[in-house]
Amino acid sequence: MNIVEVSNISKKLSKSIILDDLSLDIKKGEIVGLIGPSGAGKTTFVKAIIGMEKIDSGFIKVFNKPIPNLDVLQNIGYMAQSDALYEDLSAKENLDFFGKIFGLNKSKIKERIDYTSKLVNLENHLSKKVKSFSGGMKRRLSLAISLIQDPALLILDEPTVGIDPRLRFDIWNELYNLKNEGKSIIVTTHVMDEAVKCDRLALIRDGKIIATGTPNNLIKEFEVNTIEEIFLKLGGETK
Ligand SMILES: Nc1ncnc2c1ncn2[C@@H]1O[C@H](COP(=O)(O)OP(=O)(O)OP(=O)(O)O)[C@@H](O)[C@H]1O
Repeated sequence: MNIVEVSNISKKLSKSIILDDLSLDIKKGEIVGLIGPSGAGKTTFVKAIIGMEKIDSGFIKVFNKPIPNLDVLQNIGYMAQSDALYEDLSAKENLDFFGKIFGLNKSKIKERIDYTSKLVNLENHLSKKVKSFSGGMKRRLSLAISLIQDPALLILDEPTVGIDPRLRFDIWNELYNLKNEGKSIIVTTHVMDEAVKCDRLALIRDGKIIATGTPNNLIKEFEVNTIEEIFLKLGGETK
């Protein structure tokens, strides 16, 4: 079953082509990684999927409904590249605020704050104001917020930037748990050892998907030893 269906989408911004005829399906329980050089169009692509970026042509469906759609948005967890947090509120108040936006009741919010804060290792920092947080702590709080309503689709734009390897490992274990529960996950990354953890990868360059496949199949197809080498072979770098 396709959770996300992207068909031939294109977008221009002041005459330059940002997205060029992209198509991609994401199935239930699948982790799909979007990788590509800086400026390739990954963020624009994920924003289009949630309806935050207007597209010029093509169509996008999420949960079989055309995007943009406010009801669909309720069931998507989105972690943007830059943190959108209320600095003067505590971590708990931030989580509580987003829980309320998604219409969760008090006991559900408490349950989800417990779960998400433990997941990102912030359970002992919940009462601190966000403005006192380090960059990595803010990233972790953003990840917790993206999970607050227990969404069926999770879209994470470079989720582990600024997060240390130990916690990154724990977060990936949790992403697998979510996948095993049937959740679908789209993750953009520059970290190649994260890319190989995805079920499937879409390699994006100059607004185009230049290859898709499992990490192993791509490595075989391009006759290389690592995903990184595919970009080198194609004349692009990964940042
Ligand atoms: N509002 C905008 N106006 C003009 N150009 C834009 C705008 N937003 C993005 N772009 C351009 O679109 C292209 C794709 O940007 P995008 O942020 O989607 O890339 P990316 O692959 O996510 O890059 P990174 O890995 O650095 O985050 C870039 O060339 C960028 O300069």
